[in-house]
Amino acid sequence: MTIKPSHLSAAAGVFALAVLPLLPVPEFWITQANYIGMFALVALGLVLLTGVAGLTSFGQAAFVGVGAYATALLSTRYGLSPWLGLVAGLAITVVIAAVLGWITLRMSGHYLPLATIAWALSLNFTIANLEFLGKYDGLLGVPAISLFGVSLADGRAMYYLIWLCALLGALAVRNLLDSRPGRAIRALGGATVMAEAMGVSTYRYKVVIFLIAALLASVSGWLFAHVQRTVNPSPFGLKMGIEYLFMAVVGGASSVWGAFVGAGVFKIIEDQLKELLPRLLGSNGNFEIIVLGVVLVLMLKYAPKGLWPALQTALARHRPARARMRDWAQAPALPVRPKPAAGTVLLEVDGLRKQFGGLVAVNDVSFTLRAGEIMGLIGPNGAGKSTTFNLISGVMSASAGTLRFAGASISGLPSRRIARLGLSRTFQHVKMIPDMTVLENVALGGYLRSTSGTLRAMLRLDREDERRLFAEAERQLQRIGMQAHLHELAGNLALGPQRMMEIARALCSDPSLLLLDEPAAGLRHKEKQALAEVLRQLRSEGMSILLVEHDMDFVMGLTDRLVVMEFGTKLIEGTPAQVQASPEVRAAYLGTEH
Ligand SMILES: Nc1ncnc2c1ncn2[C@@H]1O[C@H](COP(=O)(O)OP(=O)(O)OP(=O)(O)O)[C@@H](O)[C@H]1O
Repeated sequence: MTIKPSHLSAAAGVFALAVLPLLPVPEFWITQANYIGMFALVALGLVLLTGVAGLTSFGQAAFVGVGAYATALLSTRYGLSPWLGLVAGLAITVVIAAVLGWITLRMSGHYLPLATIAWALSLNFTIANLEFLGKYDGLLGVPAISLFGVSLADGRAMYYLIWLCALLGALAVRNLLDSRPGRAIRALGGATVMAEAMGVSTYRYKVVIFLIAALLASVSGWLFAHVQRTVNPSPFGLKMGIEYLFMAVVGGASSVWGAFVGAGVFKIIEDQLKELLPRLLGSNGNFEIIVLGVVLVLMLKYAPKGLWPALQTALARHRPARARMRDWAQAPALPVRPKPAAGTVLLEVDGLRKQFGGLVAVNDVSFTLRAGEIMGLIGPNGAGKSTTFNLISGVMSASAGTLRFAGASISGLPSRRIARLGLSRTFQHVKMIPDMTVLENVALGGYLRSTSGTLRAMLRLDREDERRLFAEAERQLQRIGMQAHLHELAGNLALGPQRMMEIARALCSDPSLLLLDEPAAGLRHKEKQALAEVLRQLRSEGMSILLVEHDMDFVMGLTDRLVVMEFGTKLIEGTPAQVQASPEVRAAYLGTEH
């Protein structure tokens, strides 16, 4: 194994953390470090939920409370080991989070944050009113954790346990984000339609990360109960829920280490302000909240991605960007799907209709596509081409009509189910994850060809599967002449290469039918020629292609057959020569009577 600079800096960081309590550091700072570790665990969950997936939760403190109360109750009332308290807390958290997630995660926009506020308040209120949980007084006399007979009553001893949990949590989240499920999770932030079209159940991943975030918070609560040695409802209320979110946002909600920076900055600033402000202002009150609010607003204005990414950008000026280590050269190829024999019917569109209120965007359209052909769908702007694509790929559901693909009915199926059958697509407006590399974006296309799940990814047991996926992604990028861009961030590419990347991503799913929505738009002349060559090559290998395109030279020189649409209806179907000779088509394009 080669030792990378990142390994060295990680080892130095762990060493510094390990020796800190051995130095004559005042107890106060050890306590601070303990709180920072516990807060960071909760903020880590918010990195996944809010930073990466865009799901804002104000309710994480409630899960901290569940973990804390579970262990406090079992250890004080029933004299059980705190370790059993941990297991019980995690189990209860899973149940509560699964129910809450099931109810709230289908909500979108501002409804989700509002729902998290609602359940944060009600969980806290419930805890504060249950007799057996000590109501507002809580539970006193929580014992210390002991490990192999050694009591962790001392703050310095707890320090090690807290930071072990925090670092393991960070490692697991970091591993997860760099994996097959991680790429699906990273799509939740704004590319769900694309991810679903690649076979991902986005709802499932929302539930998964909601559970992970709740479990991290629950572990933090377990530690908290045994550090404080008492629990009461106030540290698990909405105010704390907002503060956890503050930490994640200030630190950098989309980066794992941002959770630590945010927790550290928050704890230190809050403590200093609590002491300083009453002295300056000459009266008591929670003035620090006002300052923290102002800091948050300034951060959102001047460093919206948080402190950690800003720090990284500053550091990046002094060291070259790191590319992923190319360790997949020897990886065995992924299995390929058997392709239908040339000439067999692959796609049957029959009486397809889509109505948006009073507008009929697609009106009784029927056509058949055979394996091994390139078919073009053309027509003036607004003719209904993209809508037809969305209906075929399951991104929208049809108002009427039937769709059959590879011998099976796909009418009414969601796009991820249709993807499973071997249909893959690109989008008129490129859909990608801009802060992932080109290679990673393309690897998302191979989602259905690999099986590594969340747990395997967190434990880093998925490397062989990942190597196979990356080898395939690289092969597809080479196929379309993009090997020079493997490690570039997708968001930094020009429009033309972004479109090519989408094609490579679609190819990475090993489809039998490729749906390309305006693949040549934004490409330069040479790029268009190269694309046409790639598509011809694909056809010669047995691929079937349906494409929407406005560039008539491109379409006429490439396709075997064309369907022309106008005002939602099919005007004519035929070979490029037949279509070019049609007076109706000329009229449709030139806007004259026919
Ligand atoms: N989600 C929607 N809600 C309402 N109307 C829509 C929706 N999507 C498309 N339309 C309308 O349906 C009609 C067909 O649109 P569509 O995008 O399918 O056409 P197109 O042939 O792909 O056009 P272009 O070549 O400009 O992309 C248009 O009038 C459009 O405004």
